[in-house]
Order: sequence, then C-alpha cells, then structure tokens
Amino acid sequence: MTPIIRVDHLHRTYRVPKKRPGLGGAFRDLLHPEYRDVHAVQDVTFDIQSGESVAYLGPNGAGKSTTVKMLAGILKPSGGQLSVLGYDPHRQRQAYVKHIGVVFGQRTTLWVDLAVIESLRLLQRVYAIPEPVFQERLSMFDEVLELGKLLATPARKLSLGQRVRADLAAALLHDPRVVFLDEPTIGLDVSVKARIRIFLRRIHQELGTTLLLTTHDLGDVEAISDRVLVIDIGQLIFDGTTRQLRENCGRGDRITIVSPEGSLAALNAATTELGLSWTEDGPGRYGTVYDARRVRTPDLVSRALSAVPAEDLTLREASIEDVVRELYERSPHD
Ligand SMILES: Nc1ncnc2c1ncn2[C@@H]1O[C@H](COP(=O)(O)OP(=O)(O)OP(=O)(O)O)[C@@H](O)[C@H]1O
Repeated sequence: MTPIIRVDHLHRTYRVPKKRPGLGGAFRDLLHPEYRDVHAVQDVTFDIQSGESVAYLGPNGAGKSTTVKMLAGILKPSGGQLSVLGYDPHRQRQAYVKHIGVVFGQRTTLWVDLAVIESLRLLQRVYAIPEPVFQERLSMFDEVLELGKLLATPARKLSLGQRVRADLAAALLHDPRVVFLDEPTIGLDVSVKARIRIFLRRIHQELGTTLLLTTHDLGDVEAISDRVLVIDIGQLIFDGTTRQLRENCGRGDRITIVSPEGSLAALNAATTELGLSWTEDGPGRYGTVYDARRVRTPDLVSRALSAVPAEDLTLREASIEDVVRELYERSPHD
C-alpha cells in the first residue's frame, strides 16, 4: 500500500540574525548583519498510511510545528522529500490544499469579522459543496461540537474553546482526507477538550480521515491517536503504537519527595512491593514515575512518608518531557 504521507530525510533550517551586545553591537547588526542557522528539523523520515491517526510529540522547540507547516505546504523544506496524497505540498500548494484540513490551536483560520456561519458559507462556495451535503456535515459537527449558538457570532468574539470548535468545523467541512492539527486543545478546559477528543475520534473512525496531531497533552494522545512519533531536537526518537509508548515509558504520574535526611535505599525498600525504583534528582530530592492505574497514589504516598521524613511532596501527571526523558534512558541516543 502506498503511504498517504511520505517524509524522507526532511530538513528545515531557519536563518536567524545574530544579536551582538550593546549599542555598538546593535549598529553593527544593522549595517553588517550576521546570521546563524537553527536546525529546526534534521533528517526526519516516516510514512503514514491512509486512515491512520498519528500523534507527533516532542518537548517545546523540538520541531513539531515546523514539520506540520511543511506538511501543510506553508513552509518550504530546506532539504529532503515530502509528499502528501501524491502532492508536493509547497510547490503544488494551490491544488493540494483542497484535500487537506489544518487546525492551529494558537490561531484561527476563520475570517475574524464574519459570523462563523458566513465563514462556513464562503468555504462551501470555495469547495463547491452541494447544499444537502453542507447541511448534513453541519448537523454531524453540531452533534458533538454544539455549534448552534456560536454560528451567528463573529469569530473575534468567540471564547478560545468556541473558536477552536468553529475552526474544526471549518477545517473539516470539505471532508479532507488528511487533517493536520497543531495543538488543537491548548488552553482549553477539560469539558471542551473532551468534546474535541470525541469529535476527532469520531471523524477518524466514521469518515476514515487521516489525522496528524501535535499536542503537549498525553490525554489527547490516548483519546485520539493509535500511533505515536516522538521528535526531539529536530530528530525522530520513537515510532510505535500508543500502547507501546505507554508500556515502554510515560508509565504515568511522577511523585517527588524532598527529604534531606532520607535515602534512596529507604524509599526503594518501602516500595519494592509496588515494583517501583526511585532516583535521586538532586541533593535530598527523590522521584519515581508510576502507573496510577496499577499503583494507588494514597498507598504510595503513605509508604514513602513512613520511610523518610519529608519536607515537601509533589505529585504531577506524566508530561511529554517525562516521556522523552524515559525514551533516552531506555535507548541511549547520541
Ligand atoms: N520562524 C522561525 N524563525 C527562527 N527560528 C524558528 C522559527 N520557528 C521556529 N524556530 C525554531 O525552530 C525550532 C523548532 O521550533 P518549532 O516551533 O517547530 O518546535 P515545536 O516542537 O513546535 O515547539 P512548541 O512545542 O514550543 O510549539 C526551535 O528552536 C524554534 O526556536
């Protein structure tokens, strides 16, 4: 089967002006600018098959948005090959964009002064969507996204959650075969996030839409994606199923205890039965990552506190940074 997305040794470098210190430096920067290269994406290769739902993860600055912008045809690659639905996204952008949808959580693609329904009507004309099909899609979107009340409102007056829901409707109106979602749930409250996750899952399952999602929220990944690609410092460091990622790393939540008088040995002894091992993250600072579905948090906390005198204790849900750290710990990376 031919992949729907082919990314082959993809590179993207930004040329950034160097800043020299002081007023003299500012003058020299103006008259004789010097540049440095930022290698945002370096030699990334992957294929995505039609109908896959893939999460593209990495810490801040890893190169996710740059990759998505190249896939969407907004940015030109500095090197390597890229093909989506047989198109070269940047070179054939005009013909290409009819077949994809793009959602940026951080900015809208709607016309900000138009009521949402007017934006959707314009898109209906751009994509030549017959009226019955338009109505059918709108009502399907409305079921989960509850667009009703916000259709008459100009995009600039929408709350963030309303705006992302409207953006999703706009991006999917023409039933694109591939949708790129760059942090679609950023800054949203739990209930809107849940709605968007259900919506994307449904689109993927019912319409077979191929999804590529970037997010900092592991909950999004679990709810929406079957496969995960992890990128760090511009390079791919993991490609596997969501289940493999969960099994290999990102075992769950992290507990940290500050205990200048405690010891690793005492903590390890108190929690061996739970199958946990602790690391010393700094002087008198100990941490472990655990699977909250397997280990009860109150049990873990009470065992740890009876083993060492604690000055502070924090609990934190697993983050993408934890996942990346564990990936490095498990397979040494040069
Ligand atoms: N327009 C730009 N000009 C110069 N450097 C850039 C530009 N856009 C991104 N970068 C740099 O490229 C690298 C990758 O950035 P990118 O935005 O792709 O990462 P990201 O993984 O999406 O990060 P985040 O999760 O913070 O959005 C970073 O070092 C960033 O500072």
